[in-house]
Amino acid sequence: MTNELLSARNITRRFRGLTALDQVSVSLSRGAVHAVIGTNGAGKSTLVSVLAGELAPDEGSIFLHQQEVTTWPQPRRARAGLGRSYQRTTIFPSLTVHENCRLAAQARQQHFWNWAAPAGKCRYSTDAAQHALELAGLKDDASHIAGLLSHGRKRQLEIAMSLATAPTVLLLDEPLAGMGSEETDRMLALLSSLKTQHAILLVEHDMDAVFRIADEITVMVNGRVIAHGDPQSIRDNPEVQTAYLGEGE
Ligand SMILES: Nc1ncnc2c1ncn2[C@@H]1O[C@H](COP(=O)(O)OP(=O)(O)OP(=O)(O)O)[C@@H](O)[C@H]1O
Repeated sequence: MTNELLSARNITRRFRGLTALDQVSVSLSRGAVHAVIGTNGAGKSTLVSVLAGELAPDEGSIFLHQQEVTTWPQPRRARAGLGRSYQRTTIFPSLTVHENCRLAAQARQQHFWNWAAPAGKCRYSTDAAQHALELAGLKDDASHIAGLLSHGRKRQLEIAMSLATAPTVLLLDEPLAGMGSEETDRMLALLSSLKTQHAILLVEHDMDAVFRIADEITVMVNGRVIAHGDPQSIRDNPEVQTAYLGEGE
C-alpha cells in the first residue's frame, strides 16, 4: 500500500504577467514532513493555496488519495481530508479554545438538517474537538479564551482546529512564525507526533527548524523547483547554497 496521500504534478499558476508557479511537482506521504523552502516571493504560499483548492492552477493536476481533485473547490477537498493552517492566526478570539475547535469540526460535518442545532448539542463536533485538543497538546487549555492565549498556543490552536476536521493531509504555512525557542520546540514535537498519522507539508522560513524536522525538502526560487531531496542532499547542493542558503553555510 502506498503512503502517498497527495501529489501535485506540473503545477503552473500565473498572475497576469507573473508566473508564480512554473511546472511545480510535489508529493506528500503519511509519516513524512515535506518542507518547502525558498526566498520571499518564491511561490510557496501560492503552492499551498493551489493544493488547498483556494486558487485554481492554470496547468497541472492534483491527486488526493489517488483521486484527481484538480477542479474540486476548497470545501470539498477539506471534506476529503485536506487541512490547512494560515500564515496569520485565524481563530475566533472571543470564544474558548474548545469552542473554536468545535466550530471547525462542525463546519466539516454540517448537514442541512442540523444548521439550526446549537453547536454544543452536536455530539460529533464536541468529540472531534476534544480529540483534536488532545492531539494538539491543548487539553488543559480547553476552557481558556482563545484571544488570551500566548502566540505559540494560538498557533497550536490553529493546528487543533485543522485536526478537528479529521484531515489526513496537513498544509502548514509558517506555523513557527514569531515563536520563541521554547514554543518552536513544542511545535516541532507536535509535528513529529502528528506525522505518524498524517502527511505534512511545511512552508517555513526558520531553517534550523526545517533541518530538524523535515524528512524531505523542496527548494523553490522564482516559482520553480530547483532542488528536492533529503535534508543532507539539500544542504550539500551547490545550486541551493548559491541561490538560497548563501554560500559557505
Ligand atoms: N493574488 C496575487 N495577485 C498577484 N500576484 C500575486 C498574488 N499572490 C501572489 N502573488 C505573487 O506571486 C509571487 C509568489 O508569491 P507567494 O506569496 O506565493 O510567495 P512566497 O514564497 O510564499 O513568499 P513569502 O515567503 O514572502 O511568503 C510573488 O511575486 C507575489 O507577489
